[in-house]
Amino acid sequence: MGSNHFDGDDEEPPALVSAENPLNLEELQLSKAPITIVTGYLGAGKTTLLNYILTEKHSKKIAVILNEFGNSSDIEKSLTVQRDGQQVEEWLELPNGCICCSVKDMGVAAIEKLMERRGKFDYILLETTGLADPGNIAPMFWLDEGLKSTIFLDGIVTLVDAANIIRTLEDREAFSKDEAGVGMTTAHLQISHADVVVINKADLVTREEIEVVKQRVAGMNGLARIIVTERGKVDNLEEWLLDLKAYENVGELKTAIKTQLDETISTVSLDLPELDEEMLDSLDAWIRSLLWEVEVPSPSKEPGDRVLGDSSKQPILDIHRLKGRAITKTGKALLIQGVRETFEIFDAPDQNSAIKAQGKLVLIGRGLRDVDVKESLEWFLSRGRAGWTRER
Ligand SMILES: Nc1nc2c(ncn2[C@@H]2O[C@H](COP(=O)(O)OP(=O)(O)OP(=O)(O)O)[C@@H](O)[C@H]2O)c(=O)[nH]1
Ligand SMILES: [Zn+2]
Repeated sequence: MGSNHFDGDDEEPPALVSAENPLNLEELQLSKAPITIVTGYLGAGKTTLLNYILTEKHSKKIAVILNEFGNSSDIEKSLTVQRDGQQVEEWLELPNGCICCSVKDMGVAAIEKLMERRGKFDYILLETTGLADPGNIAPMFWLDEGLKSTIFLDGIVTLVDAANIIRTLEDREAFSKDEAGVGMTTAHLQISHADVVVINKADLVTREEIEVVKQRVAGMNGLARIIVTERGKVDNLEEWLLDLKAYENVGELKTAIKTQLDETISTVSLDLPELDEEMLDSLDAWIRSLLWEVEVPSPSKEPGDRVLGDSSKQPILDIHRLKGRAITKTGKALLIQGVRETFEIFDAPDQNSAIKAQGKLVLIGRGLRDVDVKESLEWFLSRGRAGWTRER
């Protein structure tokens, strides 16, 4: 196969929306291309999966961005810093209309540049390096959602190597330690942020072993949907890899937790009562307390006290992912989305179906098993606005 080379310079002017002829918001949203971030530990099968997609027959025009030439672990940096047009891009056009690209130091700007050739692409898949922490990458796309951006984050897919993942999760040597000495592996981070987990290399293990891996993954991330593959062969691409809308909707919020097998990462699902204005403010304040101040408010630990300050014994709470749905007493449905410290509460796009569902808040992260978030939230909501009087 031959490859076409383009230099990084503009060959066509960017398709900007002129001020005289603005698109309306809806049109603009429709014209944005969804980007799926594909993560997974070293050698899990990311490239294999993407190659499979590129060569399969399907009617989608997909742009695949591989990192094969990238230095491991520098994608986080390159996504923000390399905006100087210095990137060397390599392209490969495939017979099925897909395009494959491997770029050293690929940045958001470079991906948007790629989208200047849009019309060609229905979807973009981005392979991160095996050591990348998706928690750093996701918010860049998510927050870059402004009018100018031509791409939006559709979801995070994490591949795990069925034969090696348990060992990887238990390799204490590989745990990176924070100040409090609490650690975890990159694999933990990749699983906790996933919207879909692909358990790959099924051919290398027994059915029983796959079950063990499934349980382990579900115990950590109760929201992620799980699929088992060989050589990344995912039959229904749209269901599993494209059109995930993971940051737009919150799904059914059904958590598939049976037992918590992993000590590090776990999922907690909380029911929310119907909320009035005050309670909604309280919910917002409660989430801020957890995400920004790493505090779990309780009657004995007023907001503002360092609840988890005694780091000798206390676990370090670290919420990686948060999803929820809140129903107001006035009959409105709101959705809650969070990645690390970033979160938003917004009107559910589909009010009719959202309004029928139970209000819920699902938290995925570290240290959750050691604190009673349920009690804390119930108490905090019951206090009303008066419960949050301290200066923030
Ligand atoms: N037996 C088996 N081997 C697989 C499967 N999927 C991928 N492999 C092999 O595993 C190795 C690593 O696959 P890659 O697709 O390069 O993995 P990757 O996640 O892109 O690796 P990095 O980019 O280095 O992190 C290759 O030799 C693949 O051929 C599978 O389902 N079964
Ligand atoms: Zn790869």
